[in-house]
Amino acid sequence: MMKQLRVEADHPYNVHIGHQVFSLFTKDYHGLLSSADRIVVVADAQVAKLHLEYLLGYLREFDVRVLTIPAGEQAKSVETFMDCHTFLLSEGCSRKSLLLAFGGGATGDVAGFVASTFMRGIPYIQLPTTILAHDSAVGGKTAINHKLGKNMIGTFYQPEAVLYDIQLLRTLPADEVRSGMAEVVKHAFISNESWLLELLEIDELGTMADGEIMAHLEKGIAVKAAIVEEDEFESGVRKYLNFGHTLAHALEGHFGYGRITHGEAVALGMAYALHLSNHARLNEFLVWCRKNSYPLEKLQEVSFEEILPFMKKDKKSSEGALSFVLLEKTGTPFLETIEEKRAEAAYLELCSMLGGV
Ligand SMILES: NC(=O)c1ccc[n+]([C@@H]2O[C@H](COP(=O)([O-])OP(=O)(O)OC[C@H]3O[C@@H](n4cnc5c(N)ncnc54)[C@H](O)[C@@H]3O)[C@@H](O)[C@H]2O)c1
Ligand SMILES: O=C(O)C(=O)C[C@@H](O)[C@H](O)[C@H](O)COP(=O)(O)O
Ligand SMILES: [Zn+2]
Repeated sequence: MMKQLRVEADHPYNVHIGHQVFSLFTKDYHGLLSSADRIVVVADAQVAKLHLEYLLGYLREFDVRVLTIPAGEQAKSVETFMDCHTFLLSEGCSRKSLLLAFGGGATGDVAGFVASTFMRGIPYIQLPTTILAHDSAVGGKTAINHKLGKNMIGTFYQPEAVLYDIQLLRTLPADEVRSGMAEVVKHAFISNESWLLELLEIDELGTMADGEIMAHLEKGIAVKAAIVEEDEFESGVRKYLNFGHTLAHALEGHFGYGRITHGEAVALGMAYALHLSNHARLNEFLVWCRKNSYPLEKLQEVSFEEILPFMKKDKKSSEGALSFVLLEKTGTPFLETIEEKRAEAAYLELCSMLGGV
């Protein structure tokens, strides 16, 4: 089964999700691939080990070059960014070349950034391999990290297409399933209470069947696509996709990129934002996080002073103000600047609340 969703961005494209989506290389995308002078797959090293042969099986007709990059978050570095450019240059790539980003959000973010900057921009296709990447592969945000802040160097650059083969998700370890489902829950919190309640009933994320995962991913992509269509370059409503991220990015910066998964950090960040929002479902959400082994205890390892400098540099804020996406209620997000004293008190309250969950 294969489904198709449309993203009507400035540069519109389709998201194909389901089984055998790579068969579209020789159908819908045959023209794009056959007109490229070079096709380069930028693959996460771990994903390459598990699934590169499978991918290349669908690309037999084409002359494809492969560059493997470090697995996961370590790839979002200046070094990997430069290694990609060096590879493209030494392989004789030009403005007529095509890049395929094969991996999770980290691979998609760095490869997308490379695509947006190589000779000032070449086309690329996202081939996401994680649950989380239902979010990262759609919407055109690309980035690498700076030690002073997450995703601080990047561009908005939409792909030609997203081919999302959900069969590849079967090899995801439990912590990556957990990480990805946090962004699904984020999409529910900012859009739809009944979907949220359905998600909060899942006691063991690891037991979800392919069909169930796919249904949630489709809903998440639809929420994301609608927001991107309205505000591609994040001057307004796109900021709502950052629900939970002011604290999440601070935690990632504090612990070191890759030491806490992005989705786990987002889960903790959503708990904080729910508390700041006085949201009725905070306790329910914390119980769900506990049942599904989100590392809530990590919050107690970090002082407010340690995360404050990162939160002050958040991309939603300026002049060091603390900026959060809060919820009036589920489905009604808004942007709020919170005074430092209130943010600190709420952080301490949340930390002490965690002992009782
Ligand atoms: N651009 C955006 O809009 C956007 C949105 C959300 C998140 N992000 C970014 O995405 C990144 C997180 O992405 P992620 O959660 O996909 O993680 P990831 O890309 O870091 O991958 C996590 C781990 O899973 C492994 N992996 C990937 N696919 C696998 C598979 N099918 N089977 C087994 N192992 C697999 C990788 O090797 C890695 O070790 C963060 O850097 C975050 O900032 C970007
Ligand atoms: O697409 C968006 O916009 C998002 O905010 C999605 C987030 O889940 C994602 O983590 C994104 O990379 C965050 O972007 P940033 O601009 O806050 O770095
Ligand atoms: Zn995110």
